[in-house]
Amino acid sequence: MRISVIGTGYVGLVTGVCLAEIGHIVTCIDIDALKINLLRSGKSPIYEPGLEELIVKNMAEGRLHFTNQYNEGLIRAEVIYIAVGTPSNEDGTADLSALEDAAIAIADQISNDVVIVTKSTVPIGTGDRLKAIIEYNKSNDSVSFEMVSNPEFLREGSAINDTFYGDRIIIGSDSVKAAEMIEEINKPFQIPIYKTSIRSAEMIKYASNAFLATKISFINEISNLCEKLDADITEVAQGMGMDKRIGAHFLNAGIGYGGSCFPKDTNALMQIAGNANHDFELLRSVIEVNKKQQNILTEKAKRRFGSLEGLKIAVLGLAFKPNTDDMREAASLTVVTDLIKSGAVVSAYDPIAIDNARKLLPEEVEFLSNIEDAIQDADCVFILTEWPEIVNFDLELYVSKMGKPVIFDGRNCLDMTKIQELKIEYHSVGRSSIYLNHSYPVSPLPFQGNKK
Ligand SMILES: NC(=O)c1ccc[n+]([C@@H]2O[C@H](COP(=O)([O-])OP(=O)(O)OC[C@H]3O[C@@H](n4cnc5c(N)ncnc54)[C@H](O)[C@@H]3O)[C@@H](O)[C@H]2O)c1
Ligand SMILES: O=c1ccn([C@@H]2O[C@H](COP(=O)(O)OP(=O)(O)O[C@H]3O[C@H](CO)[C@@H](O)[C@H](O)[C@H]3O)[C@@H](O)[C@H]2O)c(=O)[nH]1
Repeated sequence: MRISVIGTGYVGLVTGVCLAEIGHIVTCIDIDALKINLLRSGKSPIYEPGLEELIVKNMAEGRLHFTNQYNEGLIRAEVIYIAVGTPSNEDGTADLSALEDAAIAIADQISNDVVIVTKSTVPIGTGDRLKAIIEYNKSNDSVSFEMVSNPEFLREGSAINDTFYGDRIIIGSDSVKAAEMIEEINKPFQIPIYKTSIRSAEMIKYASNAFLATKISFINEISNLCEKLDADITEVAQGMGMDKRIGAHFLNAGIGYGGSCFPKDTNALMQIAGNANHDFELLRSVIEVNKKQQNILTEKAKRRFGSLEGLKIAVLGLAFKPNTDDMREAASLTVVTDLIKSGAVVSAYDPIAIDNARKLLPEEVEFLSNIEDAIQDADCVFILTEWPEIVNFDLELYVSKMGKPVIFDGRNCLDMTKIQELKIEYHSVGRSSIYLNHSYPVSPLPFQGNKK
């Protein structure tokens, strides 16, 4: 099948490359000429494991092309995927301007019948809106088109794997023929396909992200309670997750969710609900809990040291999660900015995201190119991203580089037994702190009175 993909960000590029890998002829279009030039030279503009190798391979085999010209990119396309960004407006609603630009460009260029697929995450009803825009602006009256919603569920850092081994593919369309065509395209992935209406497909995407965000905020609240009641969140999450109705995934407590999707999509769904005169109270709490959760490490450090003024703090991990260079809504943006405001002297390290982080973090931050240099003579360490390199870092080096290390682990990713052996002071999330020369703080149970 001849396929065009509009937008070569995380979703568009991965979609285009994977569709080429299963045999389709794909042209990726982006208005960013620099990105297109980079891609034409076989380089990926984003860090995503395995992606660059597949770009090079599929270009060499003649199935993958890149252009910044719509007229060139849409020629003879049988299917057009739209995968441009839908970032947040200031009020939290989704900014659909890139999507509408793409729709107008499609309307201007299509010269044969085509199926138009929305991959971007869009408010419910957007498919209908795009259809009207394209119909109205179509330059060739004899051409007909059908709309499909095919939301994307990949995670950054494992995007290729998720595309090949995802749990489901949602195909929303009011046209049986168009839905069957998209089903046919996706067949080689051998992933269960579920067909719905366009509006249901659009809602499935928001509902899935909101549900996952809810799971994270819920476990984070339980972890805050665990700290007060001397229970261990790792054991609690494990025990909960053994119930198949709950499921073991997305129960990792920490400093909250970040990234380009959960914060943006939960806010957008709040607005979508509001516009439908529905007050989504549960989701509002999920968002609030997440905001509070990003501060817990800094608060712990303030309680521990009294003041952070002049304290040398090494921050390890800046990306919103491991295996990505994406800094969008990363917890590090809040945490590091707060540390600097509180007078701390911050050194920072991330294996991949430093270039992106430098543009977003306060200029006072010193960026180092390895963990050893970042922690040298630091008073304490903040772990914000559980990169394998940070998880597997030799704990004895904290002792030799810092003397009396104090570690605040926002991802519960270090080995507690080894930490205890090395007598490192360690504060994590939802678990008792390990204090050198201190006993564990145990909160007393509230007085129950003389109830029978
Ligand atoms: N990043 C993810 O993990 C992820 C996962 C699932 C769904 N989504 C959704 O997919 C969509 C895309 O997300 P992303 O992270 O890939 O975005 P991104 O910002 O990484 O990439 C968007 C790309 O679109 C290009 N673009 C903008 N306007 C254009 C136009 N008019 N014509 C052609 N190209 C244009 C930009 O130059 C950019 O390269 C969003 O709606 C997002 O919510 C993202
Ligand atoms: O148990 C968990 C799981 C995740 N997170 C955090 O949640 C955020 C998002 O993580 P993840 O979902 O792995 O990454 P994304 O790449 O943002 O992927 C989410 O957002 C995408 C964009 O919509 C969807 O396609 C994916 O299905 C959805 O998982 C990160 O900050 C994680 O640290 C936790 O704190 N605890």
